Amino acid sequence: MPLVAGVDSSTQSCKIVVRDAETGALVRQARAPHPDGTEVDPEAWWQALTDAVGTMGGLGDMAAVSVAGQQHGMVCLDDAGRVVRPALLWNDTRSAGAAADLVAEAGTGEAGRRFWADAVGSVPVASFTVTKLRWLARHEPANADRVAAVCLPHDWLTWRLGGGGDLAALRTDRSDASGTGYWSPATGEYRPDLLEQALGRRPALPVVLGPAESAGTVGGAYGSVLLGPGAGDNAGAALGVGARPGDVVVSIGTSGTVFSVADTPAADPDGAVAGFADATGRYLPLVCTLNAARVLDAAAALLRVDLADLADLALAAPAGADGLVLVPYLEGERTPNRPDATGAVHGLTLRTSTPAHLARAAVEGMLCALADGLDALRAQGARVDRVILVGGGARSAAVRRIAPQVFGCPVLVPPPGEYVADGAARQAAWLALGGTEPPQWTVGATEEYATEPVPAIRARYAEARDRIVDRADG
Ligand SMILES: Nc1ncnc2c1ncn2[C@@H]1O[C@H](COP(=O)(O)OP(=O)(O)O)[C@@H](O)[C@H]1O
Ligand SMILES: O=C(CO)[C@@H](O)[C@H](O)COP(=O)(O)O
Repeated sequence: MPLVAGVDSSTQSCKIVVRDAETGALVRQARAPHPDGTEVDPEAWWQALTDAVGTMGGLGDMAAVSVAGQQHGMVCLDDAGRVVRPALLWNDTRSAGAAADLVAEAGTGEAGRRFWADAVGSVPVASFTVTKLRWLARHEPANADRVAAVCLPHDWLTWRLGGGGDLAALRTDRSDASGTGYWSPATGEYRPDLLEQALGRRPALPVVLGPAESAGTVGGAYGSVLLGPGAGDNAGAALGVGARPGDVVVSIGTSGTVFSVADTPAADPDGAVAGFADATGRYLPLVCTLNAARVLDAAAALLRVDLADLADLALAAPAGADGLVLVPYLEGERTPNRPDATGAVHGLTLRTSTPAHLARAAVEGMLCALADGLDALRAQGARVDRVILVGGGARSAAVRRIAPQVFGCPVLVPPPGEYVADGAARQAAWLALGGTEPPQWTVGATEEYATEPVPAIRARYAEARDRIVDRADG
């Protein structure tokens, strides 16, 4: 039985799973934490990956390993392959002004947004790599001058696993390339002109691999282990849950994402839907919010309870929390594009001033933002046959039970698991076994949550959503 490993280098931690390539059976797994913050030295990801690999006994018996990771992060390398400055992550909003400038340079209003949606499938906001490069050029010109190559977190980890060194060995895949803002999912080509527009130069970029192409082999002692192309974490999750056209996946991790597998590329000039590629040769239209599981973490901290108690509290309050609404923009927001926004609580009365009401409002507010994403996806023509809920936040009983009330449809919850790492492992198995499709693995017993929809929750949220103030230091 050949074994394969899949890695999820996500915002908060590095997770690794080892599975039987043929059956998908889980053999072992490990994780290691990442540092906090929206600016991180990539060396910390490498340390976490090597710690997790060490915990699970090394890579020596693997046929292949593939790395999925948080999307968009800007990793700049100098001509000796050294990191130029700490990576700016997908949730770092300092490049919001650069994003607005890049869009405006392409045309006024709708014309600028349309240009980008047509060129690269997405209208850039602060999350996209291209905007971070513009920020670098404007704010740290000396660093910008040293940039010989730009890559993404999963590209860099794959390259390091392969031994690093030569910048020409950098590899990425379609799904992660599609989050840069200078690669087009529709044409499958880089847009070096847009890269140059942002940075003022054209540094080297990773070669974009197809779904089951190899990025080489692991360096050093593990020289016979094949390296998979890797993926952006959302494309990894789609592969991990086995999403097919008509499935919408809602992932509640550090980010909240709503995405589906599609046969044609998306190009939404409103900018709500990012027109990404997936990890199988298809497309992955996706809506992303900056505020998801950490809204629950923050509510639990405010109420001085743990996450299980937060869920109990939320389920003890009535649906709609008697009109208490929490607008969850604690980190600013990406969809809608409000990088300087703050969160807000509306509808406080003596009756709603209870821990249970606040807990309920936190869960509902976070889910309402994702429901808006579901609407945006539908507006782009996405088929919604099934909604599949994954990510750390799906471990909350309150999230699972309240989601159908807010989304207006039943929700399927696969067993708790690391679906991004599983997707990467499935990609590694595809590489190791060959074939035109990834191997068929089963996900395990999925639970269906089908509570009656409560439209009043979203109606009340819609009243509150725009009544917020920006950051005092924004
Ligand atoms: N039982 C739970 N209830 C609510 N949130 C949870 C629960 N278990 C984990 N989480 C949250 O999930 C988040 C991590 O999810 P994960 O999908 O691993 O994120 P990421 O991939 O962004 O690192 C954390 O913010 C954590 O608090
Ligand atoms: O920016 C996006 C998607 O466009 C995020 O989904 C990141 O890819 C981070 O993912 P998590 O660490 O929250 O899983």
